[in-house]
Amino acid sequence: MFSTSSLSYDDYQKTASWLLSQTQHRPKVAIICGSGLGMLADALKCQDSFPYSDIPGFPQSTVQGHAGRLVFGELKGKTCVCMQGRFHMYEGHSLCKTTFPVRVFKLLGVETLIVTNAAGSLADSYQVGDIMIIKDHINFPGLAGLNPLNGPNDDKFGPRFPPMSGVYDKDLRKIAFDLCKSMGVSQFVQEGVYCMVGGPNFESIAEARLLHRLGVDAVGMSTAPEVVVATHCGMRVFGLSLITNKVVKSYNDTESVNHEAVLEVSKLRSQTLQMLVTELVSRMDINNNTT
Ligand SMILES: O=P(O)(O)O[C@@H]1C[C@H](O)[C@@H](CO)O1
Ligand code: HPA
Repeated sequence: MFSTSSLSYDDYQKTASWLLSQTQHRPKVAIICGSGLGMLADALKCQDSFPYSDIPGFPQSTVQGHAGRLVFGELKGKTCVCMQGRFHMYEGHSLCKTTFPVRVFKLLGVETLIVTNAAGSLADSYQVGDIMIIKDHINFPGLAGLNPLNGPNDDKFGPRFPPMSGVYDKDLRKIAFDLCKSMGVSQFVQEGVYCMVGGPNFESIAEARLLHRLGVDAVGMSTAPEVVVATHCGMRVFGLSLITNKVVKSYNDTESVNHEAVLEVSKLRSQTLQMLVTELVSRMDINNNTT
């Protein structure tokens, strides 16, 4: 079944206008927190926060480890908005609902999107707890026709046929690498290709082997639709995957992954991720207009 957009410009505009009427913050950066990574929002100063259930038109989070709050505030003087909890296709949301916040952010004035996620590694050299700076993605549902941009194109957001080459901003990736060096954590920082699968089940061994052969470094169940929509509407994108498990690729391996283990590993690296995102935002060249 193909996903087509059933939302109009007005739907996004209504939510954006409501948010602008509730907070003085005017963010230029939006951060989407992956599973167990909601603590990134804790670093925001002068917070205004809104449960998703209070925001007109917003979908609801249903996944453990996704609090379901939108938090506005400042990171080292730069105004940001942070999603503590994202929406996944496997929760039953249409892709346009999954990516609804991204277009709302665009209407709030956001120029840069930072996406984070929990992911399993396929690259043999990766270890649990590694942080992967996303260099590119494979959008498996998108390749199969499940794309948030399906349906009539709204030119107010972007073009009918947006390119997807080079969407993970090279300059921000370089800054992040340099920061990791200066923070003394570069030994567990990687750069690689993230692949989105539909979930909610984790991969079979044959699927894991297929992804490995395709050159996938890390696999997860989110991120690509948000990045597609952000790129379509002209945002700059930066992404991080936290490697929470190694994907089982051998029939001799008796280990298996579960969501609780994913959340547990997220806690291990929470401080490093928080510091990295904070420093990255502080070094971003953005015009911070708080009025
Ligand atoms: O929101 P993200 O992509 O971080 O969540 C990952 C993928 C699944 O939703 C879940 C599996 O544990 O974590
Ligand atoms: O191994 C995984 N596969 C898919 N999604 C995931 N999210 C965390 N770990 C994984």
